[in-house]
Amino acid sequence: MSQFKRPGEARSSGDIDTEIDLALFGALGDLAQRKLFPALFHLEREGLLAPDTRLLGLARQELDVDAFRSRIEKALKTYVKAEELDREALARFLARLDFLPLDFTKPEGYAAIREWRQEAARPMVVYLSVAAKIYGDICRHLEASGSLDDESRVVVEKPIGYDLASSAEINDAIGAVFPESRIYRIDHYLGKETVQNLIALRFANPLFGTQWNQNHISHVEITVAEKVGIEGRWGYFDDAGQLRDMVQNHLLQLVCLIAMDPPANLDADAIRDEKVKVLKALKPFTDDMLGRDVVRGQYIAGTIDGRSVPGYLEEEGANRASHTETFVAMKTGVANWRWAGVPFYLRTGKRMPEKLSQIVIHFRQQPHYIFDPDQRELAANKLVIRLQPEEGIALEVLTKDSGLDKGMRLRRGPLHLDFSSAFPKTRIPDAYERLLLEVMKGQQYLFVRRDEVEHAWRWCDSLIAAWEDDEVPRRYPAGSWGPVASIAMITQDGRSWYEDY
Ligand SMILES: NC(=O)C1=CN([C@@H]2O[C@H](COP(=O)(O)OP(=O)(O)OC[C@H]3O[C@@H](n4cnc5c(N)ncnc54)[C@H](OP(=O)(O)O)[C@@H]3O)[C@@H](O)[C@H]2O)C=CC1
Ligand SMILES: O=C1O[C@H](COP(=O)(O)O)[C@@H](O)[C@H](O)[C@H]1O
Repeated sequence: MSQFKRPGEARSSGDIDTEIDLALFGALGDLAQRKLFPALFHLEREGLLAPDTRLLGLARQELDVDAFRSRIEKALKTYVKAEELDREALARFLARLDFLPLDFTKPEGYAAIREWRQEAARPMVVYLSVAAKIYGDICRHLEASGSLDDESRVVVEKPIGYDLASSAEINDAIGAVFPESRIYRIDHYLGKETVQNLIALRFANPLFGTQWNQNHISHVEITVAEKVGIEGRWGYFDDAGQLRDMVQNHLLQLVCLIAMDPPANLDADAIRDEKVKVLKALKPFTDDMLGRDVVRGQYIAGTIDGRSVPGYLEEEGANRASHTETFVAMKTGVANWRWAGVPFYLRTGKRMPEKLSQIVIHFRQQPHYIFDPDQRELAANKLVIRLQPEEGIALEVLTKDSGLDKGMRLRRGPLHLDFSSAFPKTRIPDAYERLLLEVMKGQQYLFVRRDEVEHAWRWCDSLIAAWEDDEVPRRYPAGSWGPVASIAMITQDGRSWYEDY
């Protein structure tokens, strides 16, 4: 008798045609426990998992299905808010779960996945929540064991590779088994509500559509600051660093969505074609830009929220002296007609004072200024797009300061759209919920195409090649906004990082 349940047995009902079987490799890992199972649970709770959808967890540990379900229940109790952990939904969700212990790199054992499928009519989604270096092995063994069919999809996590060459190798290995139309490369920033709103904001509002170019925008600023440090991932992070971990993917995707030309429609390839044009137009780095336009940092011990935190080299798992950067700031640009002469300032770092992801579009000043000369610096609009912690969009505008004694003094204030207060009943879903749902629907527009990944690597490689391997990063205390040199980098252009947090 099969160790797995048949579809329909003790399953819940849902009302959306997103029926799949999901095989999740790395089901006991950090990402799966912290993000993927909670996201799948929320889909269950919202009635978005189809009745027959089944979830198979795969990991190395020898657990039986009940022990696996207990582990997932524990993870959900840790990572889902207590008031959202609806008991009925939890019972329905746990009943969908099966488990298979497996060494992913060995072919033995994969036949059990074919058995689990039981010739089910729905497509299988394979989610690889493991290090990219074993994506190829898993795809090959899945194919050789006859577990896949012409509808099977694969979801892969970032970072894909370490540089252009290694990423091409991994993409080749996946591509030998799955066609591009069935490969879903995750960049979870594309699943964030406000990131998608960038597309609506830019292409649904004529007001911005006409202003979105070098005639009207003086510069663009992107900050992705994290409060957390390495969170037990020192081994992975020390080989990667903040450039590969955050810039190559998340920040460059944000640059693409800000800088791309309007796509002809919302089809996945129409959007991705435009993003690729931006990546191809990014200015490559040269040696002479390094001292001036790039700052690398590494945190030392400091204080966050009144609590002492260790430096990078004292974090759990740290085992060597290291020059890996935990912070990077840079000035770059998009060399095309729309963006000629418009600097893009990017900065991202770990152990900063706040968790903050935000894009600031700085519009140019009026060509002729008629107000108080002392206020001239004020006289430009800024569009502040906040991704997290609270999603929102604010347009800074200038109005007359009120009061009899103020004359025609200007006052800067926001036209503010705070999503949680403007739409209070709407829960903003986590990025992974949206992305998993899109995979189930078979829609690729929120996923990254192979050429995007590779152009992003090409650009990062130009920077890494210019860095000396042993270049010592500048130190910054945990709880600060990074090395002072990152402030000097922007002030040398007569500008400053937006600080109205
Ligand atoms: N964690 C995060 O916040 C993020 C992670 N990612 C990406 O997601 C993927 C997963 O990351 P993460 O969850 O952190 O990694 P983890 O190391 O926490 O999880 C990977 C899991 O896969 C298992 N595994 C590894 N090799 C094998 C094997 N040969 N056979 C069977 N099981 C195996 C591990 O089991 P064992 O413990 O037994 O080795 C582990 O449980 C990576 O590609 C990462 O880059 C992307 C963005 C954020
Ligand atoms: O991909 C990654 O992203 C997280 C930050 O994600 P966020 O949604 O919390 O902004 C980062 O901490 C991690 O190092 C990186 O791998």
